[in-house]
Amino acid sequence: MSADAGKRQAAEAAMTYIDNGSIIGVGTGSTVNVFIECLARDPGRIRAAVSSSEASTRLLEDAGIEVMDLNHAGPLDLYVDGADESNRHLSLIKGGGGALTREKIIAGASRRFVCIADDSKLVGTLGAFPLPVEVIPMARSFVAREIVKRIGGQPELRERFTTDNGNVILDVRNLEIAEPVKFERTLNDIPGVVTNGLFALRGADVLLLGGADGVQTLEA
Ligand SMILES: O=C[C@H](O)[C@H](O)[C@H](O)COP(=O)(O)O
Repeated sequence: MSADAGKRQAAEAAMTYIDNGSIIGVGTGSTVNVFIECLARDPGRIRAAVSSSEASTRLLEDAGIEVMDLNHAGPLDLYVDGADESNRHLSLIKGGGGALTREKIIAGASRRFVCIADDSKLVGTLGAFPLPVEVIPMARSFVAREIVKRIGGQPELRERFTTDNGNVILDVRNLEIAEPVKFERTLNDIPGVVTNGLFALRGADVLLLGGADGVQTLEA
C-alpha cells in the first residue's frame, strides 16, 4: 500500500473526531491537505477553522471554510495535524514543512490533538528525521553552536526557506532522541530559538496510522 493511501485512510478517520458546528484547529502538510479535502466535501460540518499556516489557510478558504484568528476562537476542542515521526508514547517530530511554531501554539490551545499519518511515521526512537528548529535570523550561527554543545547532532540551515513568521529553520541531523521531553526543554532554553519541532511536552492524544491493515489507533 502506498503512503498516500495510508494518509487518506488516516485523514478520513479523523473526520469522526469532529463535533458538528465546532471550530477546529487544522495543521499543515500533505496529510492535512487530504484532511482538508475531506472537510471540503461538507464545509458546513464545522463552523470555522484555525489554521497553522498560510498554505493551509489558502486551501481551507478555497474549500469555502471560514478561517478564524486563534485570538477570536478561544480554546479549541480539536486539533488535527500530521507528523514527520511519532514514537509509541505519541511524542512527535514536526516541522518538515516549516509550520512548527503555529502548529505548536494551536496544539497547545486545543483540548485534543489527533495526529494523522501513514504507518511509516511510527518509529522506535525519534531522530532519524532531521529535527527542525525555528530560529530568529540574527541568532542562527549562535544557536547552531549551542545545539551542538547542548544536544549534539549536525544543524544545517534550510536553504532558501523563510517561515510564515519571517524566521529561518535549522534542521538537526544525526540525533537519537531517547528523552524527548528533556530535549525539547533543552532546545527551548537556547536564546534565539523560537520553537523546536519536538512535540513531547504536549504530544498527540490520539495517533491515527493508515496502512495495509487499515487504520491503527494509538492513544496517549
Ligand atoms: O511543518 C509541517 C508539519 O509539521 C507537518 O505536519 C509534517 O511535516 C508532516 O507533513 P506530511 O503530512 O506532509 O508528512
